[in-house]
Amino acid sequence: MSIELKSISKSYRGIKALDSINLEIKKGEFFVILGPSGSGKTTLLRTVAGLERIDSGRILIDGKDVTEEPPHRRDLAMVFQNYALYPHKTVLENLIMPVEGKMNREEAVKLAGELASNLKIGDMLSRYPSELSGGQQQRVALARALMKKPSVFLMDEPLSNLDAIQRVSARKLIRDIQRENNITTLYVTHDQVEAMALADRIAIMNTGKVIQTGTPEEIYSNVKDRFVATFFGNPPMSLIDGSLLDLTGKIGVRPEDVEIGEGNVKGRVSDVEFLGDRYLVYISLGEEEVRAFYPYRLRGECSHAVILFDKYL
Ligand SMILES: Nc1ncnc2c1ncn2[C@@H]1O[C@H](COP(=O)(O)OP(=O)(O)OP(=O)(O)O)[C@@H](O)[C@H]1O
Repeated sequence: MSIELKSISKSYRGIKALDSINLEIKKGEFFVILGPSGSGKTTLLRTVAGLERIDSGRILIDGKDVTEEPPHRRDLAMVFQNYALYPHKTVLENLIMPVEGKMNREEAVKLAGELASNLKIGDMLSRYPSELSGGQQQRVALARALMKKPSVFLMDEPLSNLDAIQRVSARKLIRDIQRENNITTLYVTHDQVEAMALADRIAIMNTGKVIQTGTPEEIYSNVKDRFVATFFGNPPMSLIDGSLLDLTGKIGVRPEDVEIGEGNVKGRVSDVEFLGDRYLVYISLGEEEVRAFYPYRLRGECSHAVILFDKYL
């Protein structure tokens, strides 16, 4: 199913949480809403779900105006940050509930077992939610949404309580099920790595507005403004005001665009972070700071680096 948001706005006590949002999500697309805390992502998702009324605008699902329809009349499955599991039901019962009456019990139990084992909660099927950690509960909530194979998935930070390794495997599971079943997905996160890994297209939000929309590659190679530059990419761009920026006419520089070596700009290494396969070097240029990748640890005697903005000068 496709989703169209036409000029939707919503305020809470005069504060605009959503400010004239226009988006078109195609059938089968994995669409990620990326933005910092408070930018309006959750509000946007809740309005699509029908949990929040909008002040103005229209919401169309598959061309049908659902603006006034209640949540249960929009064929959607939701996974939210606070995974509302039924406390008096076991994990297994929580998982099969959404498909009761739609699938026979034997089939449902089999599917629940498969999803649970994929999400490493296979040996917890007889436990109650209160006997699980936050991350385990989140995986139960995720498995429950995946059981339904709905036409539309709405997901709000569904991996926020998982550790780094679980996150990567859960990410793959979501993507695989979404692709296999061609499920239109609207996925909210503030994590750019997650956004880039999952998205067909991304909309970047700030203060209730969509700032830029595109594929991860399109946004990365052509950031629209300073906000996107400092928010997108891992690590994001360094902003340089003054002569260097004037010289290049660019919004900012990426760590991979900066070379440490012979050149005409003197900087001082102010900090170094180990990333595993390389180092991220922070270089002060007077008042300003840029970041660069470097294969070796810069030590005391190298604390003055000469940097070359290879792609810009
Ligand atoms: N029920 C509410 N009552 C009043 N203001 C609200 C309510 N819900 C959200 N807001 C405000 O609307 C704005 C957008 O909030 P929203 O939760 O959509 O942001 P978000 O991008 O999802 O943030 P986070 O990543 O922190 O969850 C914020 O300024 C928030 O304070």
